[in-house]
Amino acid sequence: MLLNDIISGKVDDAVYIIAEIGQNHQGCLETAKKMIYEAKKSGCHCVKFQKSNLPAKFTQPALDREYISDHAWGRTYGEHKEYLEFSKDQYLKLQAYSEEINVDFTASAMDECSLDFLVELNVPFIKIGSGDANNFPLLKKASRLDLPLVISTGMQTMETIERIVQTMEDAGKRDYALMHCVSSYPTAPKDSKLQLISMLKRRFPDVPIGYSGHELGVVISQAAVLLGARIVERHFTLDKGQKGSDHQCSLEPQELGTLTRAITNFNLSAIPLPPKEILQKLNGGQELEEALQDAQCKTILPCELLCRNKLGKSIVAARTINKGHRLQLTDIAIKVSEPSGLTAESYMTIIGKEVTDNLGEDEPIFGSSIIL
Ligand SMILES: CC(=O)N[C@H](C=O)[C@@H](O)[C@H](O)[C@H](O)COP(=O)(O)O
Ligand SMILES: C=C(OP(=O)(O)O)C(=O)O
Repeated sequence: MLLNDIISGKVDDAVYIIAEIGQNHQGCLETAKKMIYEAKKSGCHCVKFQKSNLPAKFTQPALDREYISDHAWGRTYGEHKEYLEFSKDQYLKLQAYSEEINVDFTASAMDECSLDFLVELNVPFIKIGSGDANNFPLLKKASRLDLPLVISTGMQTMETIERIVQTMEDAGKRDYALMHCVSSYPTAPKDSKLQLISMLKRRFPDVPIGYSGHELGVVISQAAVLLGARIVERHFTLDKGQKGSDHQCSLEPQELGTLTRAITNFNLSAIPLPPKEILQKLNGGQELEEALQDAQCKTILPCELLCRNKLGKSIVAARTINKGHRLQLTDIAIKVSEPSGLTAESYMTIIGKEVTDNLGEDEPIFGSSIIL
């Protein structure tokens, strides 16, 4: 698989291109198959889905909340997500079809149950999406697998990225890549912060850096490759006008084809190029200039707060916990919670702390729930 060769350093003049089908299949197997076919025809190497085990990813109140949106497929967020989730049997069918037409098939593991599911499915690599980049129990579990990992970094700080790398190093994990990502749909050019690709390459010279983009069009993703991104992931759709949160920032088959051809035609042995040369090569323009503005500091951007508030993970009680109990690892879970609790990355700092009140299963843990 090309991804293995890129991650191991065997190949340094190719880019691995992932079509993120995600939930743009509208919950329909036949549409998903058609998308796999079109993605392959457009020249990408991999089709990717999103796998969630709903009670493992979300607390019950988060599943029960009303989802009022033009993009909702159900009355509650849980019903909406259920509608978009494929069964094991459907996954097996999509995997078999991908194999038949010779395109890699995988999904992001959005909780630990889904990680087990994908391992059992024998996917060639696991994607950890931005929503789980601070979910260290999941990352630790994934780091022990004999499978490459592709880890996105949207909605995260540099400190969290340092900890991801440390977690991989602690496990002796070498076959993984980090993706620069901004979790806003669509991402404005000025928020794309493409130069963070160069910063990540300098900071982690042994880790392949990729780009998972949510901007409109293809030119910013081309620039990401010219800065040295070795994996590119873009959402894919058959029609951007459809109902669903991700269609607008997705590429239709023709655009994905344009992107894959442009990447294939780059002289990849001559990259990275400096921003000035990239501007020249891609015929400049305000969007590209904004995307290539100097950026050194990886922070959570204001444009990412909407997504972080909706899909960021919190620390919650994994079971009923009595007041006065000192928290153990098995007492807590990392889930999307309604309301949000302490953010997932702080989970190690609360182990051993005393709980100030009784907590029910799935209740978020706040700063005020523990004696610090
Ligand atoms: C952070 C993250 O997981 N982002 C994913 C990948 O980019 C998205 O595809 C979300 O699943 C999608 O935007 C959610 O939309 P809704 O809330 O309408 O199901
Ligand atoms: C959320 C995901 O990806 P990203 O953070 O790269 O957009 C995903 O792959 O499910």
